[in-house]
Amino acid sequence: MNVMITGYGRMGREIENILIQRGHSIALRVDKGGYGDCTEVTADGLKGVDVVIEFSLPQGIENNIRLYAQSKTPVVIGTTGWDDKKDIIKDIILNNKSTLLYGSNFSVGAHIFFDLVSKAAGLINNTPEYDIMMLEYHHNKKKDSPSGTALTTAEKILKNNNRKEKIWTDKLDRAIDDNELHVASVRGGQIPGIHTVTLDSFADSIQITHNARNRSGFALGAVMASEWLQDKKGFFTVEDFIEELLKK
Ligand SMILES: NC(=O)C1=CN([C@@H]2O[C@H](COP(=O)(O)OP(=O)(O)OC[C@H]3O[C@@H](n4cnc5c(N)ncnc54)[C@H](OP(=O)(O)O)[C@@H]3O)[C@@H](O)[C@H]2O)C=CC1
Ligand SMILES: O=C(O)C1=N[C@H](C(=O)O)C[C@H](O)C1
Repeated sequence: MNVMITGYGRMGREIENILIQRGHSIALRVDKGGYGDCTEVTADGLKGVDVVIEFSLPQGIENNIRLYAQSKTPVVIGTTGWDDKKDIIKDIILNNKSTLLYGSNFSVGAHIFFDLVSKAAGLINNTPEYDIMMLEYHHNKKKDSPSGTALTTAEKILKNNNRKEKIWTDKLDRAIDDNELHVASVRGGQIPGIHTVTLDSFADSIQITHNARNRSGFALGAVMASEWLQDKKGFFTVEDFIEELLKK
């Protein structure tokens, strides 16, 4: 595949390594910060591109996706922090009969973590003595919080647990309500990403953690998802790809 990389930062570079290891070619590196071959996505730059992999920042995402969709170039999006634009972006893709796959976390391990957390959140439905909460740590350059992965995990807890109805992420000046799921974020150092869900009772505590040792798992998952997308049309999430991969 001839691949455009949009966002040539920490993830863009890791993706380039994996693309080369898997025999793909790099069509163009687009980076607003000036680290790539050019600073903007253009219709001209998309000529001859089989797929775009974008790990950028949320501000310019709608404009970029419009250009991919108009040229019917499939795109894999790993950028987080644009949940408020999901409906508009889905419409852009479907109206242009184009292709997009989005995921808040492309590492296979994170999806095993999501499954374990979903199961655990349901197992405590009839045992109210167990409460459930979440904490995530990321490096000091991360611009969004909570992380996209934390929001995906929280959605899965709300779906499977019959007591938690909403997420609480801000500072508290009162006790947490029983129906609120506390999701806390810590930023500092070089941490690629740690997500821990804790189930806690008077008697004991259970912790489920996904600890990314580096960014290679995210990058490999994104490249594999872009290979999977080659013969597809429409709006997909990483779960569609992982379900097939893990034969769920
Ligand atoms: N889904 C997943 O598995 C993962 C997702 N992520 C997400 O990926 C994103 C990028 O992370 P990371 O690589 O660490 O961030 P970096 O800041 O290292 O890299 C992002 C790069 O994209 C550039 N950029 C911003 N907007 C645009 C644009 N519109 N067009 C082209 N380039 C642009 C930035 O330039 P400038 O600095 O000038 O804005 C920057 O150089 C984040 O949203 C992060 O949360 C990260 C890891 C895994
Ligand atoms: O910004 C990061 O670094 C990461 N972002 C993603 C997220 O917001 O969940 C995935 C991973 O945790 C690393």
